Amino acid sequence: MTPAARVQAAIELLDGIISAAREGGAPADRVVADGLRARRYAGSKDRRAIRELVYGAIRACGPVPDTGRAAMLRLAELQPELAESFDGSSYGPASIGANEKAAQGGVAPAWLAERLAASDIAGEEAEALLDRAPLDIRVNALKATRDALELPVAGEPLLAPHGLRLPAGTPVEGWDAYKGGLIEVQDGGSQLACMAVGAQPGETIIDLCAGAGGKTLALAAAMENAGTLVACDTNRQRLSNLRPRAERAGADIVTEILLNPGRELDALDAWRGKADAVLVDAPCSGTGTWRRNPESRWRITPDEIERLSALQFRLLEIAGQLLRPGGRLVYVVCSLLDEEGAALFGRFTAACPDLLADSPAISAGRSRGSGTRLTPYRDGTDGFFFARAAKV
Ligand SMILES: C[S@@+](CC[C@H](N)C(=O)[O-])C[C@H]1O[C@@H](n2cnc3c(N)ncnc32)[C@H](O)[C@@H]1O
Repeated sequence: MTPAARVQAAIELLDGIISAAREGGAPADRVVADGLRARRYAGSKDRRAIRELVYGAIRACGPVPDTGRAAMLRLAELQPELAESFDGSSYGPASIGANEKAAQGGVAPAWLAERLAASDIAGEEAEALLDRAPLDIRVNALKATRDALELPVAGEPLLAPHGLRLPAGTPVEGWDAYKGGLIEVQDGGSQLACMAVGAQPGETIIDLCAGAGGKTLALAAAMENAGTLVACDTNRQRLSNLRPRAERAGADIVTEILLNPGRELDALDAWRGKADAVLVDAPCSGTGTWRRNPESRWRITPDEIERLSALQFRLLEIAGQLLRPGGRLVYVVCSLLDEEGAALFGRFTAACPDLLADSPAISAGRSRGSGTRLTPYRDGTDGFFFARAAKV
């Protein structure tokens, strides 16, 4: 493909991503994967170049652009050599019109950038939300140790004791260590947040929003595969992905429970007042994960944040009911908005006199309210807020 044809292909994919973002359709990575599969003539170098252009353009536009072409013109403002590809050639984009406007830059739609700024995420802190994410793995302590494990590519040790950082795009899924469950892909910040649970062997721990089990597996390793680990979610598909991962990791203590949204406690009655710890890795706006999903900032709405905050609060209330006296509640969100993080947790503990905020002994990140904040800019991790409370 010519450079111009690659740019045109990227513009077409961007059009699909923009419509999907507006209509709540498929995420960008799926639109890109499907779009590239349909372009059989594109070789591996073309695909890489097109992907690079698409994600470069997504990162370059703050608000959702009107068209893929406007998004690409915005990228051309930052990479002027790209303008040469607008040459009107047969497979390339039409020449740039005299008054043609590029899409607007910025970190996010204005309203969202303002809310981040109100949570002290502005300037370089905000820009770093759109950096390219590295690839972090966690060495599964049930099967290996970070010091002794030999991998095809040596990783850089992370602050999290089992974490290693590899260059982005390292094909770990093909490695024997991955297939054998010796390593899992997990952001270093996520690994640190799991440590806040202080999971011990023999305990009863509930992972209330387990998804496909990223944090569940880290908890199983911390528990040395001894005790009871209940992994819950309302999403059947995500939860069903946990079982093969747990088997690969050798985590035998995990029991999955599918929850009914709005009636979560129905399936958890047996655990009321019994848990040593409950992890609430709550659904959130994901403002801390834009490095991986930069187009997700085009999907968030004020209404959605309000809906999520209400759900987060309710999940914390449920967690409080599952804890035994002296048990630990750990709240985690991969958002940097205080309304989902420090402010929400403060509001919750203020409303629940039987839950007292305490600090997990982890020397990472910075205090935010009664919890801890990790950011891409300062910690090189995804953005997280996590906090802990003890049941009296
Ligand atoms: C941040 S994700 C969890 C990620 C997972 N813990 C991990 O480390 O990979 C939040 C999860 O909450 C789930 N969820 C949404 N509503 C829920 C509810 N009412 N009860 C329990 N889980 C819920 C979502 O399906 C999603 O899987």
